[in-house]
Amino acid sequence: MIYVNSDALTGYLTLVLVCLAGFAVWFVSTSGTRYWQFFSVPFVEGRPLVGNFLDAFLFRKSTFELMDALYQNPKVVGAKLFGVSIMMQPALVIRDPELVKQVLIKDAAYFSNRYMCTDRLHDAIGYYNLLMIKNPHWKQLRAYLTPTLSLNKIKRMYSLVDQIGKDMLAHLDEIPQKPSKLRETEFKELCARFTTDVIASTFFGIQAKCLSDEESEFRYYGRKIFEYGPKRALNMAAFFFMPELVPYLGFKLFPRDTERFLKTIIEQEIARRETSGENRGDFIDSMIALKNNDATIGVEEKILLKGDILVAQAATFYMASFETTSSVLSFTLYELTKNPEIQQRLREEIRNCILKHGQDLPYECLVNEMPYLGMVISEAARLYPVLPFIERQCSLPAGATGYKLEPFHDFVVPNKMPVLVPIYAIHRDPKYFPDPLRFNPERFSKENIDSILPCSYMPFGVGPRTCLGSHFGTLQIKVAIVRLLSRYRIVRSESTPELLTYRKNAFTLHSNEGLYADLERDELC
Ligand code: HEM
Repeated sequence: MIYVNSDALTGYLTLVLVCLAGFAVWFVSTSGTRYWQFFSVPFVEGRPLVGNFLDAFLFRKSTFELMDALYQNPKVVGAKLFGVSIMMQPALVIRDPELVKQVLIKDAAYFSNRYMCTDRLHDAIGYYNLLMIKNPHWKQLRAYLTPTLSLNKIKRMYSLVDQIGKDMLAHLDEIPQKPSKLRETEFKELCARFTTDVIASTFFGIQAKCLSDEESEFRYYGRKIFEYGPKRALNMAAFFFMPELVPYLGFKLFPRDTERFLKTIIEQEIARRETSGENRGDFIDSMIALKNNDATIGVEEKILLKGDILVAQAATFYMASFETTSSVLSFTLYELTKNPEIQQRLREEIRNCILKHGQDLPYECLVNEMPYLGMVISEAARLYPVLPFIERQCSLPAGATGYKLEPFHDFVVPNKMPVLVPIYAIHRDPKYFPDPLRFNPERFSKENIDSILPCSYMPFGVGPRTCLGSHFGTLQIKVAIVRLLSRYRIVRSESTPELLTYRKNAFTLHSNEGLYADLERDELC
């Protein structure tokens, strides 16, 4: 008979349980990183539990630089696609333009949802909007909202945008001159005030006066959306890094006071127009029409577009428009500061248009008669895309098990897997853009543009879920540059940064440095 001491038995059992628990923790926490070992997809191994993006999640590294480092990792260089993990969730990165075209354009029906997600039940304004919503709602909502930014509507908004361009000049004229007669300005703040005034005026019919009033409410609340203290940073990061937990964490897309502010002004403006009968044919009027026509989204459960859901559309257009547009605009002005010969050529183009049409240029002139202006903006959007990557989630019809990447690869993308397209890294890859860090608008000249591979240039995203405001954003940038350069020459100041570094606690591209320059009055006529 074998006798086993009961203390020893308890000891063994405890040891076995600890080992099992340890194994379970290891097994679960490494699921994202181990996943790729079972496939022939090259991958960059992440850390247990936190995957490849911890430094971005904790704001220790800019997401742009982190994604660029993954893209350039020797294990995946040359591959058409590679595996990473977002925390414990395996994700596929697509880096080959042909493959991007197949997945995000040809088979976009399976990749129309974004992976990031807000809380449907407790954050209606953060959820029921174009940025966040998933199919089938997204497709229906996009169809309702597309006409608000039709080329006809944009053309009608032009005079309002141009008026803000003039307000910007009035603001610059007020800056005290230095003994050298130069006026110093900082482009990031200037451009954010310009684009906020534009969106308030064109979309909401409200004069926000951000250019003339530093304390403007619109600017104050707009800044709050994109300024991340530790709590807000965690809040925003959660939407992408741990979307499943968002409903339990009570996080909202808009800071609560910004949401209150936007809700009040939008509801007030809707009520004012309904009482006065005023119709400006703008975004607010389109929202009123949706409400009055009992427009709905949803298939089985019909959701009426009214109340908070209308506010959500206006709030998201506000969020998606002013920061993105001001980012590209301010980086363009920065590059014009550093490249006086490019600026000179652009001023010549503007001068010729002014000679032909006078100081108040017609809309058609900005759109059709300034090819060099278009080239300069396209190059700035290449070098400084607003997002580090485009992201989607594979969303297959019921019963389908996976999406085949053939003929590119034998990997089958499982339903719900996130797919990332690293636009910042692709835009800076010498394979697609030789001498990529050089600001060279010639890449987009009539002679050269055909050598740019489709889907290697994606500043506004790609496929049917691409940016809805690309034409409107570009028009604003054109107006601001034309107005500014028609009165001022931009020159380097002592504070103009030579090199830029990027903010770690931002999801859009933001330099740590202020984009300072001097303005020298030199009117074009
Ligand atoms: C130069 C300025 C702008 C840039 C660089 C830009 C860039 C982008 C990018 C990269 C996306 C993601 C696209 C994708 O996932 O494929 C996006 C989405 C979006 N943008 Fe823009 N954007 C700009 C201006 C604007 C403006 C002015 C508006 C509105 C007035 C706007 C409204 C939107 C909306 C609503 C979406 C979500 C579209 C959807 O999911 O259906 N954007 N933008």
